[in-house]
Amino acid sequence: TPTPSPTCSNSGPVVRKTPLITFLEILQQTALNTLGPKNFDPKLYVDLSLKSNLSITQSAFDDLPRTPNGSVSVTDFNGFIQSYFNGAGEDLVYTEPVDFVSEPEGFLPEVVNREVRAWALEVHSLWKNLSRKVSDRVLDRPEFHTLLPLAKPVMIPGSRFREVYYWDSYWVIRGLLASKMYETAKGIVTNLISLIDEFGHVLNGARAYYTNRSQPPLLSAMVYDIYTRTGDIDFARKSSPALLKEHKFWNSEIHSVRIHDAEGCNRTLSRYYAMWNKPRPESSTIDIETASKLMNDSAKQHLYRELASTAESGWDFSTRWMRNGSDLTTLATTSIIPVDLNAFILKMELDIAFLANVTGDCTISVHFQEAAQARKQAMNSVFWTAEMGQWLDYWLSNGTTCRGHTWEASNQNRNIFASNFVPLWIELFNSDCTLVEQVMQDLRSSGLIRAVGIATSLTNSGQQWDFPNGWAPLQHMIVEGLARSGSKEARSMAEDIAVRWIRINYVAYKKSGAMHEKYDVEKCGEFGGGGEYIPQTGFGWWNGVVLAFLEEFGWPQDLNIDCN
Ligand SMILES: OC[C@H]1O[C@H](O[C@H]2O[C@H](CO)[C@@H](O)[C@H](O)[C@H]2O)[C@H](O)[C@@H](O)[C@@H]1O
Repeated sequence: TPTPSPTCSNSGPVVRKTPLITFLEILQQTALNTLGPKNFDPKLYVDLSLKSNLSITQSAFDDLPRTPNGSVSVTDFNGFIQSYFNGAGEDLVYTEPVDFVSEPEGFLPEVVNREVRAWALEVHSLWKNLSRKVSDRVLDRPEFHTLLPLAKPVMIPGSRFREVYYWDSYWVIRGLLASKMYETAKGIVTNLISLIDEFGHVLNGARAYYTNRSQPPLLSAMVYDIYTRTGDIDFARKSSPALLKEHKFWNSEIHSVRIHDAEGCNRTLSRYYAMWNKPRPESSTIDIETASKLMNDSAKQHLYRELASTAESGWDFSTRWMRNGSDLTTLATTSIIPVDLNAFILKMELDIAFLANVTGDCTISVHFQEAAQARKQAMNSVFWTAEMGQWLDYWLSNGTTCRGHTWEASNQNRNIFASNFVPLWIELFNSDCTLVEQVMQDLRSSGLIRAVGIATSLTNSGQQWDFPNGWAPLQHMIVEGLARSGSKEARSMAEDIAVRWIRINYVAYKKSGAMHEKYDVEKCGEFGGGGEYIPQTGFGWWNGVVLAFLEEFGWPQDLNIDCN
């Protein structure tokens, strides 16, 4: 792995932290000291909402009896939580989606096997479990909550993820479209647009502690897919200003990086960069512990920005972002130009051009077609390596600023990650038969295709975005890219991966009664592990990807759904 310069991330914007978050982080630390690390989830404490004013709550907290070393008894602590807080998740209430019917007309017509069809209907019915609306209590007293008010119902991922998440929503929407729940899908987009209106970008998730960063930008893909399914031109027109604003955010000073390439041309690409240099509030105790190995405040601030920027990537955490794969303090995300982020922004540019065309705005359409061409060329010249048949992340290692790097082949990260194949998802790439042929061969020999799905990487680091975990979004983008390429061989490879993936989900569901957040791609029916929280169930994007795969490939009567 090349060594990046740590220089471009110490300075940079930091958003304001609310007094409620500051207090809840103190509560989180006290909870850890009082209750101990077993089964401790720091996020629980920043998701609590107040029963009365912060000042009253704070003074009751200050009045709790303390031992000489400052700790509070378990009984006093639990009593305080009960008296002064509503439970985490209580500020979102169950709501039946308006467009849910138990068997929608035209639902997965190609799924003919009775067992698989019955299960697909069960997965479809899980939308009812994950559907929530923000309680009126949040609208009345927003300052009592870290949950942000949203006008329309949301689909949550599930378990500890009690709020809506940005990139998860894309695959949730793909599932909702298969479930014919168009109103719910549009409502999710309306909510995300309201976040752009208020904060200038879609937040990582709809919580006050997520305002410092975004997540992989897929809003345009949501609008595009809903529009192509429904033909709702009014929806496309209303969404357009927000997409333009989001495009600016991802090309702003903090996110954009200029590279002088091998042909002597200047290329502009984007990176992840959180507006934060403190512990992530939802994982504050963990980040403080991680940073305790560092000696000075400046090094700690640098690490905190890297931790938050990695959360912005959606891949939190992975050796992909680390100089030393066994040491999280070596995270260097802001010094990396990621392949998948630029594929998403390229898609954003193509989607904006398409939508502007259908709504009759030719100037915008032409402008974004040109922007897409420029980004495609930049991706070819900075990321692509013909020798490996992959796009490789680029590490910024020269110079002391974030502007004006000169490209060097040795700065491409030659380690294998599923993200190296994400550009296949974009039509500008998957419509090129020769390219698809080459990438497909390399994917086959990459080591990523395992018994039951595509591994995230080849390194078993204990981080959740590494081997042997497989994640729904990565399976979906690669499979869909292959399937839509027009090559028969690529489609058959895509179908093979999708079938194995559906099986892993089915078998795990039958065994445990739940859909899981991540799976072990080595063992059919086993969920994944690693990372900073225990495995979660629910799970929004898994349900979405299963339904999207069944919609794309169907399931014939005589195809076995079990592992063997
Ligand atoms: O609390 C730790 C981190 O949790 C989230 O990340 C993980 O779950 C998300 C929801 O399913 C998913 O979008 C993300 O890719 C996962 O890594 C959260 O997004 C992080 O910001 C947070 O620090």
